[in-house]
Amino acid sequence: MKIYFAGSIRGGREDAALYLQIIEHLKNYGEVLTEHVGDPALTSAGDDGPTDRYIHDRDVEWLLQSDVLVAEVTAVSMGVGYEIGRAVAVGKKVLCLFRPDAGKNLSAMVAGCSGIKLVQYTSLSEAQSAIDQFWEENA
Ligand SMILES: O=c1[nH]c(=O)n([C@H]2C[C@H](O)[C@@H](COP(=O)(O)O)O2)cc1CO
Repeated sequence: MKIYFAGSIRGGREDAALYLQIIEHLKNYGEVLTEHVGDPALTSAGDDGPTDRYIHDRDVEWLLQSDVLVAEVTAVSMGVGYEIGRAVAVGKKVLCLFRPDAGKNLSAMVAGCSGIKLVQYTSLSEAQSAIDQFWEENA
């Protein structure tokens, strides 16, 4: 099982520690191709590759290889939205996790998409349970 985890980089790294914890949980289910998204050393300068073209092409290749995309969508990120759209377009299973108490508005383009399983949560344990349930439903 290959998993693509999407989380904000240039959109802001305020949730980076949470991404790392979600990635650790996802590893119970398979190989997370995008572990770097949880790297605390990765800043919003987004220096995760020599060029933007390299980052884009590498990530799209990983996305197309993956069986499922899990995105933490609380921090607003253009890249995460783009990845979700590409995953939905090719029929991947998509789980989006959103914290309504963080004071952010979730786009209707994610909240209103029938191809996305959206779960609102408030704690890490709730996010972990949502992941467990998603895998149970999609096993
Ligand atoms: O350096 C990077 N490395 C990388 O893998 N990405 C991908 C993975 C993330 O899920 C997503 C983050 O997009 P953004 O940087 O627009 O917040 O894009 C994005 C960047 C920088 O845009």
